[in-house]
This record gives sequence, C-alpha cells and structure tokens, in this order.
Amino acid sequence: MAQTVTPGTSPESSRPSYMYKMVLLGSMSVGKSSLAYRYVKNDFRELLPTVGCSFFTQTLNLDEATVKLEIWDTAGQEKYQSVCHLYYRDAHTALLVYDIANKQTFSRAKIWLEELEKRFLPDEIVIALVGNKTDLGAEREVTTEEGEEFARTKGLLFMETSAKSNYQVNDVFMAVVHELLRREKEKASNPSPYGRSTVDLGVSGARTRCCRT
Ligand SMILES: Nc1nc2c(ncn2[C@@H]2O[C@H](COP(=O)(O)OP(=O)(O)OP(=O)(O)O)[C@@H](O)[C@H]2O)c(=O)[nH]1
Repeated sequence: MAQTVTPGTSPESSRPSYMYKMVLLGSMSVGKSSLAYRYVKNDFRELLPTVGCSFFTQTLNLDEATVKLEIWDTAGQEKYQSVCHLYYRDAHTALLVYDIANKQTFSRAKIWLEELEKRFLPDEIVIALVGNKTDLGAEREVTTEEGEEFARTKGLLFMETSAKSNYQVNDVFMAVVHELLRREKEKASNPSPYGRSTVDLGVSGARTRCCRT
C-alpha cells in the first residue's frame, strides 16, 4: 500500500519504514494550509494563501514503524482545479476539509468525495473528513452530528479541528497514520487482489475525469 516499504533500514531498529502521500482537499479558505502548518510547524498564521500547491514532509518515529508523510497542500481556488488530479494521483490518504462555519464548504467536500470515489477503490485510500474552525462555534453552520453522520455512511474517519486554537490537529493526522498502518498489517496477513500494486489507475476509464469544484 505504501509508496516505499523498506523494512529494517534503520540500523538501531527493525521497524519497517513507510512513506505515504497525503493530499489536503477542500474549498478555498477552509484552512487546509493552516492545518498542515499547525501540524508540521506547530504555529498559526492569519494569511497563508496557497498558490497552486505547496508541500510539507513530516517523519514520525512510532513504536511499530517509521512513517514519512508527504503532505500535499492544494489551493482551493477554482483556477487551480484543472490540475488538481495531478495532486491526488497516487495518494494514500486524503484529508477532506470543510469549514464548520460555512455550509457550502461541507457540500463541496461531498463533491470532492465523489471525485475520489471515482478514482480510488475504497481500500486504496484512507479518507478523513475534517470540520475545521471549531473556534468559530458561535457562527457554526454544520453540526458535529451532520459531519459524523456523513462520515459514518461513507466509511470515512471524522474529526473536528481548529488550526487556530490547536484543537485535535495532531489527533487527526495520527488517526490517519494509525489507520494506514492498520490496513498495512491487514494486507500483510490477507493480501487483496485489489491492492495498489495490481491496479493501474492510468488505464481505468472510469477514473480519468478531472475533479470538479
Ligand atoms: N478562526 C479560524 N480561522 C482559521 C482556521 N484555520 C484557518 N483559518 C483562517 O482561514 C483563512 C484561510 O486559511 P488557509 O489555511 O489559507 O485556507 P486554505 O484552505 O489553505 O485556503 P486556499 O489555499 O486558498 O485553498 C486564513 O485567514 C486563516 O487564518 C481556524 O481553525 N480557525
């Protein structure tokens, strides 16, 4: 499942090493860059406009494995949407971010999910639905229950966060990593004919459409 698996490369340990590509998807200004920045730099900036795509890496030394996350932060602006499929090609995981104080961004997240569903089989990608900006509780337009229910029906991980007040940001990234590692173990003990190594995304006609906004 992981892009590269190099068991036992670390001299001081026999832990496997995995590299995963994570893409951040969602409407403009929902806080994708802020979540990545908070997670990687533990900081928050009021202005972090994304031009095209930016890129972060984070290495996690966990008990069971060393995990390198490549975090691809995509711009939510419509003018960049025509190239977005290049960003999420070969992704192992996606954070589908919306703003809890903006209902329209929740609707857009559902459309992004339809796009991912066309391009990936369910066991090929770990998707987390993330309701960001919980510090704006007074302006909330999407209830926690709505987010939870949608995630439950679609089999997604779900968490609400605030990049600004550092609420559950680390938790959402860790939840995704643990799910990736859980699937890794499951695949090792029960190899699936639908695993990434046997699926060529480039030849699947049903999965070649570009994303919509
Ligand atoms: N109150 C609040 N504001 C936030 C939070 N996260 C991000 N913001 C603000 O929301 C605005 C947009 O944040 P970005 O991180 O640039 O959002 P984005 O989704 O990366 O936006 P694009 O790059 O344009 O797609 C900025 O003014 C941030 O300061 C949050 O958790 N709470």
